[in-house]
Amino acid sequence: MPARLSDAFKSHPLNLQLKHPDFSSLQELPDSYAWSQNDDQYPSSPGSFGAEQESVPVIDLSDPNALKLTGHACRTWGVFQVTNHGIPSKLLDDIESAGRSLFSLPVQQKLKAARSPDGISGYGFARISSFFQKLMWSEGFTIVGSPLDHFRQLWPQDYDKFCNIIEEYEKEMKRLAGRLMWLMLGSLGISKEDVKWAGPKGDFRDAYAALQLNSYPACPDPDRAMGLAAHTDSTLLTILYQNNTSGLQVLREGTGWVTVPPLPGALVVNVGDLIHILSNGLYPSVLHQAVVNRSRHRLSIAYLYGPPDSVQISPLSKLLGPSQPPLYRPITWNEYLGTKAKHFNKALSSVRLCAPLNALVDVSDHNSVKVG
Ligand SMILES: C=C1C[C@]23C[C@@]1(O)CC[C@H]2[C@@]12CCC[C@@](C)(C(=O)O1)[C@H]2[C@@H]3C(=O)O
Ligand SMILES: O=C(O)CCC(=O)C(=O)O
Ligand SMILES: [Fe+2]
Repeated sequence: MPARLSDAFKSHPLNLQLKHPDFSSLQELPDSYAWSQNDDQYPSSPGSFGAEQESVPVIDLSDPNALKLTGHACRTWGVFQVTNHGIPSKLLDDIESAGRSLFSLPVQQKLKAARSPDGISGYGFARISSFFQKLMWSEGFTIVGSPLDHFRQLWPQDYDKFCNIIEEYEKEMKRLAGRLMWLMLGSLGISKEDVKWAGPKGDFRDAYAALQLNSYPACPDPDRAMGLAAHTDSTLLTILYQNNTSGLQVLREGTGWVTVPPLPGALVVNVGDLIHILSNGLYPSVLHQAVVNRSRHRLSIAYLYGPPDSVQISPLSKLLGPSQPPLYRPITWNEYLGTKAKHFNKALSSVRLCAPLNALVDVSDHNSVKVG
């Protein structure tokens, strides 16, 4: 097994055609980008059952009840927004304008920093594109480790400025992610002694992360296009900043797709597959997608947070008992990413140990979601 995150895809090379269009020059949606109902297996439009749509919880991190509210949001939604999170708004503006600057470069320039088939960092289509016949109306840039080499290619004069923004953003996000981890774990009754890999100070010092910049250009035929197809994140948790344009939707059982509205200054937190495993399915990872719109360019920045390379993630022993057997086998982040690269949305069930005795359908298996 590869030891480092940047090597996670060495044994799963991906030959996505790198013929990126200049989206802004397209007046019509090319057939290769036109999705039909059959191109993914999930409901196609936002759910509208019931008069009022429920909304994704918003948690004020300075609220004394934040722990309880986090637990409730993780159990019932797998996603929530946070306010009073301590990330300076100037830094959010800076990362947004760095993303804007990157994606507005000419295609040929961006391709100088293209992600290699077996690599993790660089410019390209989302990795999950290989599972679909149609292309997604988006471009992405993934950063794992130092972006210096790629940024030198993109901005021969200005790379330093952009490297500093990324470094600062990652530092702040790491701190917030550690805090969110303890809200999630604490709400399950887990303490610092139960998670040795959180390090001597319990600050998840050795945690790893990837930063994903996503760009969704305005689209001439948004109802037939797909920005980013439905998936769960292969992370412990993901912290997502979206600009002031909506597009993120989460699948809510019994309701359908629910839009996560951009709230000024708020950040979205997704429960990822590795928290799903750690919590033995108590906190299910959230299935989400990004849709596009006709007139506005949307940007999002995802901080994909995971454990140190060497750590095997498995259901926490405190959550197990005679009637709560471990549902998932131990797995490292690298190995899980490889499993996702092979099985996509069946990755979680592929690491499952046994079917629950009392249920015919496993609600944690996202492939069992019925098409509406
Ligand atoms: C650590 C990672 C998670 C991710 C694959 C990656 O190596 C870096 C990009 C991440 C991302 C972002 C867009 C959606 C997604 C499914 C994809 O194709 O690339 C996720 C991957 C994931 O969470 O599995
Ligand atoms: O753009 C979005 O809102 C979603 C991005 C996302 O899901 C991801 O980067 O994993
Ligand atoms: Fe995601």
